[in-house]
Parts: sequence; structure tokens; C-alpha cells
Amino acid sequence: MANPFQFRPPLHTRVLMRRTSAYRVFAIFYSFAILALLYHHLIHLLHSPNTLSFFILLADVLFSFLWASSQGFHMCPTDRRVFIEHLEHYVKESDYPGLDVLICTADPHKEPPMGVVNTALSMMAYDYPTEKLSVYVSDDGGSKLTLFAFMEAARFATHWLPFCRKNKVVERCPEAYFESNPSSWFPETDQIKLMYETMKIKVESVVEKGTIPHDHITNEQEKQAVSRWTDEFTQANHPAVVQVLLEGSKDRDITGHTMPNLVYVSREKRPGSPHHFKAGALNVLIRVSATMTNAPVVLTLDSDMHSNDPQTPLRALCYLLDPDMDPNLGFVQFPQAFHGINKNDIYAGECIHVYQIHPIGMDGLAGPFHVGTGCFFRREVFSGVPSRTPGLSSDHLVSKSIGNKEVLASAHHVAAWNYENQTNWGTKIGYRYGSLCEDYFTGYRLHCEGWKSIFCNPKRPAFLGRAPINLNVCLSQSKRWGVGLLEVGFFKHSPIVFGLMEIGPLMGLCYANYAFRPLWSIPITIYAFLPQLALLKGVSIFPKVSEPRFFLYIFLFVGAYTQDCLDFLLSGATIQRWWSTQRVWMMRGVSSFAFSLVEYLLKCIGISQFGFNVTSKVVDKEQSKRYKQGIFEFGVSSPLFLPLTTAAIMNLVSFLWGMVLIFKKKNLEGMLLQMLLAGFVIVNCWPIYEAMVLRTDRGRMPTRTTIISIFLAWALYIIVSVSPKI
Ligand SMILES: O=c1ccn([C@@H]2O[C@H](COP(=O)(O)OP(=O)(O)O[C@H]3O[C@H](CO)[C@@H](O)[C@H](O)[C@H]3O)[C@@H](O)[C@H]2O)c(=O)[nH]1
Ligand SMILES: [Mn+2]
Repeated sequence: MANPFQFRPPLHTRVLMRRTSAYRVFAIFYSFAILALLYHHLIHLLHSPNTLSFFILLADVLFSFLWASSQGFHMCPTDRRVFIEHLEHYVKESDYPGLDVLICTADPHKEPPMGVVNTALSMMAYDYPTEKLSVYVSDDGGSKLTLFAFMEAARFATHWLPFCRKNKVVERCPEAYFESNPSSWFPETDQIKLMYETMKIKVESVVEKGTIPHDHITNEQEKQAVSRWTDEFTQANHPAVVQVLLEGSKDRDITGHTMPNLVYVSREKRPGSPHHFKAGALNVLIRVSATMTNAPVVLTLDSDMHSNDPQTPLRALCYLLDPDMDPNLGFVQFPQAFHGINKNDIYAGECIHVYQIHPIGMDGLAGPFHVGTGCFFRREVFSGVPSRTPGLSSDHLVSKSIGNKEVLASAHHVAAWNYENQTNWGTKIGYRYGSLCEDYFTGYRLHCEGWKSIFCNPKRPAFLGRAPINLNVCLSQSKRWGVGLLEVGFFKHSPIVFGLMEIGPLMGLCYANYAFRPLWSIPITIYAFLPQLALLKGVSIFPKVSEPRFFLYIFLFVGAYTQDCLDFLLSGATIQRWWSTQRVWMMRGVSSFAFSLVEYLLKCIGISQFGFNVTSKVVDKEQSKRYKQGIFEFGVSSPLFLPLTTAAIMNLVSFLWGMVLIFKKKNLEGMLLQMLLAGFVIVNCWPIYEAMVLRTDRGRMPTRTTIISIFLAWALYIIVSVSPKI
């Protein structure tokens, strides 16, 4: 008998990208070129061992390793499409699974509550049956100001949700909607805008003052909630607070329609007991939501990522509800995308490699890594290895109302500081502890357990967040990532050993490529200083133009750069943005990644401790103006800038000295590659010279930093000039 379902139109399709064969052929040629270079280095080192050759060999070996590990991303790049319009052939809207949205925030001063509120409102307004939707907010800042913002938001939501529904608004984050000057102005728009502005002013003034005036508390329930902030209540020492702000079974919007659940959670914190940062916060939310609604689908989000498309959950359902899907599908990852990026994306905030090129590459293997936000999980993923009987049915729904006393008691119980003691939370279940990149680490562990993932990359970004608009913040953020990645690289189940066996060689390579990213700092730093120091001493270290090896170098450099640039252009980015990305890559190499390596080593020998330094989302007006003009922001005298300025000075001086040498000795042939290298670095460092010498605004390079780096460059020169081997 014919299967009655076999004529249903597909929910999604998948194809291997056309560029795959070109990638593979190029990889073969490139590998031979690398082997030839390494062979030559080795022979040379054996014949005449010296420090310089050793460092160059070390740099090239690391470059080669990192290049080889990046090939995992290039063997099966995959393109997918989903067809939301076919979903009705598979499931009725009333049978959609429940969806629990988990949002994290950590600090009302770095993450303004109005931003978090906007994120939550945009999710509450999803095109999804409201009775199946719950939004949970974790506040690691333990701040009554954030709670107050959400009490206001809950009231505003009863107007905002029907407004979006009635007018079919696509932009459901209120701030973004009003900012975009909507062309279709509806009769109620002015009124709702006024309501939003009033709420915003009220919340912002409360946050600024740091206290909630009595007259702002309108009912007994709110009074009780706020009264938990006693004098002993501090950010690092307080009991659990679970506050139901909207209850789907009771609350109605102004048109009488049901509302989604909205729950505020601040887990218990006690001094001296580890709380595992965001991973710990998410695990509490996973448990609290399990006691209250236990939806089979869980969406995790950062506080600054608002929804940009109300149909996003339906896209995820196209995979999660497909009866022919691999039963081990664990999560559907959407890329991080950003708004407010300047024209040339000077800080490479879009991270095209991390959020586009690499996930597309992994999607043809076991699936993309988890990037912390914008990810739809099957709840089961958090309870251990995949079972053979997956279920997304609604029998999971919990029967009691979320405001029920018993339910609230168990919600508080699972948010207690010591709840996880003697359990597998963080080791075998939930988000995994042990890395500051809890997202990457958890995704890795899930893949090792046999779960699969899928990359969903719609044309209209599903979520939009904010990327740092300040170089120091940007470098600190990548320093934190660097430490987190090294923690995975040198973890007992490191991707390079355990991963390769567990998830297959290509996936293992992909994970290893990230785990060892901070190692880029070694070859980049060597190439930023050594050939230049040699140039200052008049020593030629690369082959002459007449030698065939000269072309080997040119091929290796141009080949890698061209492939990367093409990858970028194919993902829709501009060439200027690619240029910025390669520049920031070098900056990270000498600065943040080098710092991560040092910080990680110090931690290993027990000298230092590190924490999750939350990325600031506060926007300074003046800085934001400079950012829009594409001007780099230095301003503070941060140690992270020192390697940048030192390298900038070293390259400039050696280039000028090289010119002198060429004129005097006419030895252009032997020095050409060193001169080209220094010239390339100088072009990249242009904004640094400007900031050191030409600029007068507040974002210029602090004079202190410039002076220290002149001294450092000079000291390096002295060290090298007294060592006879170079
Ligand atoms: O103790 C903490 C620290 C952070 N967070 C939250 O974690 C999220 C991410 O923090 P943020 O500082 O914005 O991280 P990013 O610099 O954007 O970092 C990226 O890298 C992180 C891992 O290092 C991932 O968790 C993020 O999803 C990813 O966007 C935010 O919502 C924070 O509120 C907590 O809840 N508790
Ligand atoms: Mn963030």
C-alpha cells in the first residue's frame, strides 16, 4: 500500500556547494607547497642551526598545522533551504511543541535592562501559539532594577503583542521597530510609541538612580517581589528569586488573547561557591523551565540578541519535526548577525568565519558548532546521550499552572546554589563547565556523544545583536575566547586526540582548529618582529628573487589570502570588510591571543585566576560617532595595545632602514621579501600611526602607550643586536 505521506512536499533541502571541488584541488596543491617549504627549512636548520631559522621553522610548522586543521571546513560546504509553507502538511498549529526561550543577562550596568527587555519582547511576540511559548530570563546581576524593567515590560507586552499581531509587524523588537521609522504607520502606532517611550524613560531613570521609587510599585505582588532585596542581598550573595511576571493560563492582552509566560529568575549565589558563569546560569534556567513548562524545544539567547524575524521558530520546526530527520538531531543553530556595524566593519565584528564560512563547512559533516545564542535545542540533549526514541510530543507539558505554590517551590529548589553538588550537571548533562567558551565546549561534547546539529541561515537574519564598537572591548572579548578555547584544546578529551576518534577526522579537525586558535599568536608574532629585526641588522632571511623558493613563498601567501578573500566575497561580504578582517586577525594574533596564551599558562601553574568578563553593551555617544566614521578607538592605555604599537613602530623603522641599506649596498634581491612583509604590516598599521601621531580626539593612542612601545621596540633591538647568532 502506498504511503499516504510520501507525496508531502519537503520541509527542507540540502546541496553540496559548487565550490567544493575547487577547494579540494587547491588543498592538494597547497599541501605540496607547504611540505616543500617545511622540508627546505628542516634541511637548512640541520646544516646550519641558528636561532633565527629555528623560530622561522616553528612559525611555519604552526601555520601549517593551523592551515591543515582548517581543511575540515572546506571539504563539504553545504547549503540548506527550508520551506515554512510546507509545515502545515506535517503538523497542525495546535500540535506544535512547546517552546521555552532562555535569555541570560549578567550586569545591569554593562547590559542595560532596556536592551534585555527588548530581546524578551521580541521573542514573546513570535508567530507561535502563545499558550505554547514561555520566556525565562536569568539575571546573574541579581538586580531588582532588571526585575523592575521586566515588570514594566510585562504590562507593555499586553499592548505590544496584539499591536504586532494585528498589523503583521515583522520587526517585533520595539526599539528596532521605532528606530527603523516604519513606513507603514498604523493608527495605533503613535500611541504605542508613546507608551514605549514612557516605559523606557521610567526604566532608564530607575536604573540611573539605582533605586525604585515607592510610587512605581503598583500592586501587592510587585511589592512582595521587590521586598526580597533586603539589605543583605548583594550580587554575589543572595537567595534564589523566581518571579512569575506573566502567566499564560491567567493573563490576557488588551484584546483578551492569551499571553505567553514570562518568568524572572535570579539563581542563588553564595560567596566562595563556583557559579560557572553563563553555563551555570543556563543550567539553572533549563531546570527551572523544566519544573514549570518543560517544553520539548528550548531556545537559548544572549541578552543583546533580539528577534529579527517572527517566523524563526517555524524554521527550526521544519527540521525538528521532520519525520525523516536523523533521530540524533540535537540542535538547530542560527548564525549570530549584528546591527549597527560600520561600513567597513573595522573591528571585524561580523566574524564572518565563525558565523558563516565555518558553520557552512561543518554543516556537511556532523553539523555546526554551537555559538552561544540563537540555538534551538531539543530538551533531551541536556539530559545525556541520545536515546533511540526521540520525542517532541506535547505529553511533556507539565499539568500544573506555573504560579502554583508547589511548582514555585520546586523552581526555587532547583535554582539553589548547592543543587548541582553530587550531580552530573556540567559534566555529563546540561551546559558543560570547564571552559569560558561554554558554547563551543558544550557543542563539542554533544557532538562527541553522537548528537547532530544543523545550520539554519535564512536570508533575513533571524537574530540581531550588537558587536563591540571599541577596540579594547573587542580585544578583551577575543582574549576571553582565546582562554576558553585553550581550556578545550588542552582538556583531557581534546579535539585533536579524542575528538578525531569520536566524531570523525574532519569534524575533529574543525574543532581542533578552534581549540588551538590562540596558537596563531606564535607565528604571527614571530613574523611581526623577527624578519624586521633581521632587516635592521642587514641580515637576509628569505630567498632571493632569483631562487625558485621565492615563488613558493609568494604562492603560499597569495594562495591563502586569495582563498580567504573568495570565501568572504562568496558569503556576500565586501572586499573592504575582508581587508578589515585580515587586519583584525593580525591584531588579535599579536595582542589578544598572545595574552590568552600567557593567561592560560599562568592559570595552569596556579598564578592567576580568570573569570567571564561580560562584554559591555553600553554605547558612548562620542565613541559611537567615531565608530560610524570608521575611526579606530584607542583612548585608554590598555596593555592589549602595547604589542600593536610596538609592532607598528618596529615595522616602520625596519622598513625605512631597509630602504637605506638597499640604496647603500643595492642588495634589493635578498631583502625584497622582508621589505614586502614590513610594507604589508605598515599598510595594515596605518590606523595605529594615525592614532599615535595625527589624531587629537579622545580616541587617539595615549602618549603613555606610545612611549612604552618605543622603549619596548628599542629594547628588542638591543637584545637582538648583542646576540651574535642573528
Ligand atoms: O556570569 C555570567 C556571564 C555572562 N552571562 C551572559 O552570557 C551572555 C554572553 O556574554 P557576552 O559578554 O555578551 O559574550 P560575548 O562577548 O558576546 O561572547 C560570545 O562568547 C560567549 C562565550 O565566551 C558566548 O557565551 C556568547 O554567546 C557569544 O556571543 C550574556 O547574555 C551575559 O549576560 C551570564 O549570564 N553570566
Ligand atoms: Mn554578546
